[in-house]
Amino acid sequence: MSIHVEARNVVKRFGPTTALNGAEIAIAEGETHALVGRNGAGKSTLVSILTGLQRPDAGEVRFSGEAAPALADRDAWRQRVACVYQKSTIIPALTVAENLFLNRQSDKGRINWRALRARARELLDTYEVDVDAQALAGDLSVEQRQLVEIARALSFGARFIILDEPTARLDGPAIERLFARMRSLREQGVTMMYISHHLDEVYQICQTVTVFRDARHVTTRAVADLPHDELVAAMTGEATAAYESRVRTPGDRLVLEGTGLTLAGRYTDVDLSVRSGEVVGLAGSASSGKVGLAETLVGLRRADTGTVAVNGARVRPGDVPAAMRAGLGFVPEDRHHEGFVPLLSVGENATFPIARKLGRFGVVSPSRRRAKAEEMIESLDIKTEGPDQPVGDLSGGNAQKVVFARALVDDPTVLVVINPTAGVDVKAKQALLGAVEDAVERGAGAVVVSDELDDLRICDRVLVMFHGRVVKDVPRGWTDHELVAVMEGIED
Ligand SMILES: Nc1ncnc2c1ncn2[C@@H]1O[C@H](COP(=O)(O)OP(=O)(O)OP(=O)(O)O)[C@@H](O)[C@H]1O
Repeated sequence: MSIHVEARNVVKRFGPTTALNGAEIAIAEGETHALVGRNGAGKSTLVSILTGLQRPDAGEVRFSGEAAPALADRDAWRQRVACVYQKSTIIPALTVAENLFLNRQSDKGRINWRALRARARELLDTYEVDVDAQALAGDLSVEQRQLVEIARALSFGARFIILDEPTARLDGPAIERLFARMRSLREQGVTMMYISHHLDEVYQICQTVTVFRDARHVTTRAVADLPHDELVAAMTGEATAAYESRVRTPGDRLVLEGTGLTLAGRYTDVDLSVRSGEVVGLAGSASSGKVGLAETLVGLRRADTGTVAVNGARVRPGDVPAAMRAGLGFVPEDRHHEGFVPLLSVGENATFPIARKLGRFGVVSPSRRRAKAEEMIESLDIKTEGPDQPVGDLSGGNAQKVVFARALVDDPTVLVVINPTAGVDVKAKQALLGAVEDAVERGAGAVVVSDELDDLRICDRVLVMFHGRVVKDVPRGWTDHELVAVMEGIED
């Protein structure tokens, strides 16, 4: 089979960090090729080089045996490669049709809106994307947005699509639909590179896998011939046992109570309580209301009715600083919006909640902040040049760990984490779940909201939500099949 996409001997440095150090990949025509590696291994950097967004310091990229176009020739790149990122490249304030066509008006004159809409509808039909061309892109679901991005890529003529952690914000049924579409694209001869920290997905959808470790290529193998533990060992450089959740007995003290909570269109009449030393899970599909409920607990949303109390004291609704003062620590769903400030340093982001405690009269002593930040970097194994590096420069998974550090740094009474391990590698995932269990052992209560069954396994019980209501309180010991059946509303 001929090689469709190739990177040879690629070197890329950012200041003192070498993100790629002679890295290589060769992707055969028509295959779905996984790229895996620990957080900071260099995957996203390779994507930016394969899509022509960054120039390598050394090495080369070839498409179908030919040298890559000049960096400035964006059209030539668009015809060769497209990437569907976790973060959208679609402009929310424009319609779907405008997003599909506005940047490629061939004639410079007036825009013919009717023709533009008709072309958009035709394109969406061709790729079987069931989305209204006139809908505002900002109103689309994550799933619909990805489909529009794939259609846009194909319409430029690209036969190579990179999917960078596409399932990170999709629920189970949406992931199945994405996979069905990827299989059909493959049948049509489209080559794909698939980046994910969910190794089970690699086994489901990919034929070949390349592993990067510490900025280098480690191995490329047929997925069918590579046992799971060998794959993990290639990524981490050592054998890694599966995470074992700890057994504990929750205390009697209620640390968090939500009573009669209703938010129109999201959730209805929810009661929830968490005890000291207890981990309570919230599970359900994308429309279940679980994320909206968790966001209400931490003050990111305000319920229409009902109350939230921490340690028996009511918390002012819809007020994040008040929730933090009351003792809540949280990891939000969207780290890019609510999680961190990219231009501030790792140290500033990680120690933000204790700023008022670190120094007298609200002035933070830099040395104490630094010491605390270094402690968090060490305990969560954050790959960074140090506390002064801006978080915006970290790899995705390492930025998530900084968000986690912020949630933990003030010894919260209640920890609320939403999709806590999104984007983090197998080993880091264990460190983060361990950090939740440590906090709970110290007497905190925790709420874990997740689409990942692995995250929910550390819970003492899981509240399953369906269309805005809690439908079942499932104690520890469930099987995947049982929990998924309740989540999908097939069993009560
Ligand atoms: N613009 C930048 N400035 C400084 N360092 C950077 C920049 N972009 C990436 N890096 C560094 O390069 C290294 C590789 O990062 P990269 O984002 O490619 O990792 P990754 O494999 O995609 O990780 P993840 O799984 O966490 O997404 C990291 O140490 C990161 O901090």
